[in-house]
Amino acid sequence: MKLHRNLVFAVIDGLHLIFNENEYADKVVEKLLKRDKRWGARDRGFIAETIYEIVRWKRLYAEIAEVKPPFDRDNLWRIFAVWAVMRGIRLPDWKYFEETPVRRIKGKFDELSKIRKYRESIPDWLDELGEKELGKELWTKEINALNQQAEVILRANTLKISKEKLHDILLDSGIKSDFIKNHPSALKLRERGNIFTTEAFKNGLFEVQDASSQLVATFLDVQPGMRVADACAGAGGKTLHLASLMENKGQIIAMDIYQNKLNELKRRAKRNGAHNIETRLIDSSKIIKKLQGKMDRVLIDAPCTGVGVLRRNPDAKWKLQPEFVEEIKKTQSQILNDYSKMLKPGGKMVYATCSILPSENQLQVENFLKSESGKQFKLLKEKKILSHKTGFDGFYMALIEKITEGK
Ligand SMILES: C[S@@+](CC[C@H](N)C(=O)[O-])C[C@H]1O[C@@H](n2cnc3c(N)ncnc32)[C@H](O)[C@@H]1O
Repeated sequence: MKLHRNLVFAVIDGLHLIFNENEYADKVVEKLLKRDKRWGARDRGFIAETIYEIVRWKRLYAEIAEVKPPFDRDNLWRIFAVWAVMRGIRLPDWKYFEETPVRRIKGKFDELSKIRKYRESIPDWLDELGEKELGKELWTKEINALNQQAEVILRANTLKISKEKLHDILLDSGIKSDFIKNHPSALKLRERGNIFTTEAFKNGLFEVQDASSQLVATFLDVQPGMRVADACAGAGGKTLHLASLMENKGQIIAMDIYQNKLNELKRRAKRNGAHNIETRLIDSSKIIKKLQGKMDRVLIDAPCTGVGVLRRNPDAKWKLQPEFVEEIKKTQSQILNDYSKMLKPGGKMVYATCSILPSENQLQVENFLKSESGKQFKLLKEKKILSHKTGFDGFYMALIEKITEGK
């Protein structure tokens, strides 16, 4: 691979914004890709993938490069040089790469690879937390899997098309994909690419959604005609899936505490041809109270640490803080307590997270069931998805039923 100066400059600028200015990697990449209209798909791919890779391996590379944050531009170039050497790329004779100690870099990599927190490039506290919660063996395997680049998975929007037909339409545009066993609407792309510019996407024939995430709406066991609350709907990844499973019949109330996310949800619903969704901003406890005892199904796709989705969101390793973990657990427990009240007797809810930490998952459900409000509920089944076992995102989901009085 030959390095192009203007692309590498874009990468260095991006790393500065992410590492030193605390900006989000996805937003930075989105902005950078608009910098030069002449860049083609390969150039854009280089910028995006190199930035994500260096973000993922920040701790390991910084340690090898012997630099500490905040990283000045010389330090960022040294980190970049480590990335290039580890990828076997020949360094051009630019001034930034003068005196790059190629052999020392390789030697340090071998030495640091013996220690998990360096090898897997994670902060001490997160490494300790992962081991405490999952045990040494599972955590070692799981964090390794969470450091792999995620594949691109689509969910065929069955309101408009079958996955078989979508597969053929994509193939006509040169995009090859495969079905995934036990994931009825999923297609896995054989190669990464910008699928958002395809006509198929613009016409709402699919959404990008990881295979594990696609199991959540199915787990809720919805039927056409039901009244369903999606209580933490965000921009609606799972709301749209619910609408497909309900064949556009019945009612979905999609809620969140952020209006901008619900606005995005409305745009996506329009593109998807999903007509049974209404949005409600949770700006006071009254919004939930009004729906008390009224819903057949409730989805709680709870806010969480996102430790299960580090593959697609590697900068969360650096942005997450121990205090946030404690805060979010309190929010999860409050949400379970309050939002479960929307269910009718006999109704069912799913509590789900994209975390693999038991304290956000099964322990939250156990505590809820033991609480005063939880007494009216019983756990029907749960699924714990670890990335190293499935090759998809780490997820948790529990199906809980509100007991009918007298039973
Ligand atoms: C895991 S994300 C949801 C993802 C979304 N369901 C999807 O499939 O695309 C969790 C969502 O919960 C929202 N949230 C945070 N605190 C909340 C609260 N107290 N009540 C309702 N939603 C909340 C966040 O804004 C975020 O959109």
